Amino acid sequence: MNIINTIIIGILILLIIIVFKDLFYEDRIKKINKLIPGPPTIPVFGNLLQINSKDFPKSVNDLYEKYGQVLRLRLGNVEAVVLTGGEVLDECFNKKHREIFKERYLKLSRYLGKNLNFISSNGDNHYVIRGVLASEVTVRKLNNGRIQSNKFILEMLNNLCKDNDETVVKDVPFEVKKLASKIVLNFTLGIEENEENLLLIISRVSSVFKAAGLLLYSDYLPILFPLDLKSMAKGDLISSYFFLRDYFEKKLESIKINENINNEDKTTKNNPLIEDYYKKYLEGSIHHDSIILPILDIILAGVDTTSNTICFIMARLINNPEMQDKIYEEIMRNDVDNNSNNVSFSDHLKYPYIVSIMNETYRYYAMISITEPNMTTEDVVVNGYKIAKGTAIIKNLRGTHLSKEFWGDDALEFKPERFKTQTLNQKGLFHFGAGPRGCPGGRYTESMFFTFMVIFFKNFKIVNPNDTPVDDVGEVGLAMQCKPYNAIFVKRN
Ligand code: HEM
Repeated sequence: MNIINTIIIGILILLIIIVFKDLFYEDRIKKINKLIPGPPTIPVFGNLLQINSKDFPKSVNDLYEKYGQVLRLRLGNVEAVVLTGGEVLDECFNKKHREIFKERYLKLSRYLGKNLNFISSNGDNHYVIRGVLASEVTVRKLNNGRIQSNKFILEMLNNLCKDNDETVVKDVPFEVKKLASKIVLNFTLGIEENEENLLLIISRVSSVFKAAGLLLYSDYLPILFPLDLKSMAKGDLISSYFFLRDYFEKKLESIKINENINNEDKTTKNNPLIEDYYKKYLEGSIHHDSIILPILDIILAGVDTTSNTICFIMARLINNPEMQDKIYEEIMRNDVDNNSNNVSFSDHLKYPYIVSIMNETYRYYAMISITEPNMTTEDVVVNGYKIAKGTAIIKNLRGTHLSKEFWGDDALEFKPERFKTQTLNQKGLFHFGAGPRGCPGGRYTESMFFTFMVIFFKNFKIVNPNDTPVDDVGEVGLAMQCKPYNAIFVKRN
């Protein structure tokens, strides 16, 4: 009994010390950041309990609306600042302070990639990994069909519709995910999986992406780990990640990478990306785990984002057939030689309407609502507020894309014509994040998205089989998740 009493008293004393420390002691970061506007904090938890763990992006955005473009949050024992709006994001990530915001701050519970994958590594390792991907998705290579999206898109349409004039396609998002997986598996590993394995991969990728969008309390206060167990188990985050890692590791063994790749002419060959990582490993520039872990990140990051983007715009176009007609007219104007199925990414300059639809899709559906944090490596003044070195920075991309403050009163309407010039990478759009840790898959996405739009809408109209409009609101995940819907693909003559 005495021992139990002593333990209880010990715990109570410890708690009192922690609360008092939090109330009366300020470390350097807290001293500097406390002048930044933000909601009041409570001891130990800070603002953690004011965040809805199931919709972290919405909580963050509600707070931006109350406290402004530079907003301080204390999440457990982590000092964080949320940045919203093109000007502050540009200032920090693209222009003045680029270097200070370069490091990724990856939280404990998602530290699965051993600091050797794409998303969590910093420094030289990251530089090499990123360089390999960047050199395979140059505009020139994409114009020359580097990711072979045309082939896979046509194959999907032929398989689904055969010779039928009208085909009811069940669960369009699932078909598009299959397409995105095939393209990215071919690009990274040079493999084509059978239907059964594809299903496995897609469901595991979706699990990781859905679960990774939830707030994990222990990322900010490790003692709260038990609170996360339920949501992690429900979302299968850890088991799905390890499943995929093991699956691709086995593929690495069976691929038996050609040891002579050093001597091959890379300018003419579309070798799978894994060969490039393997080559870097042989040269000694990356660790052995950095052959497969970046590939896993690329597959994870590439499948869910691109497929959900396409599914959301398809849903929107089903509900707005007049937009489909405008797309078709534009394709017909360009298709004098009837060769649109050979469309190349370079053709996008001739398709201003499709490009404006793509831009508005990126803006309106804001696929990645908030980013994994970056960490400041020096003190820095942003928009008049000093942010301390060591602060976790969260980019509020959804708020940046959908706030009336930046886009005017019609911010919540889908209006492709709001873009006056028809180029990709419009000012104010941050769908691929920003700066040195911005998305390295941007051009890959644009190339696939553009070719899909031209090939699909040249050959088909997409029609709602039901009376109620298709739901294009989606669910929160690391990327917004489009809900399943059916559609009729009607062949154009
Ligand atoms: C619609 C499609 C996509 C969207 C909206 C998207 C968006 C993003 C965003 C917002 C980030 C975080 C950037 C930041 O912190 O500033 C990111 C990171 C990343 N994306 Fe994408 N992405 C897409 C497609 C792709 C594709 C196709 C690939 C691969 C081929 C890819 C690979 C990655 C990787 C590896 C990272 C981590 C980069 C790092 O930490 O340095 N993404 N993406």
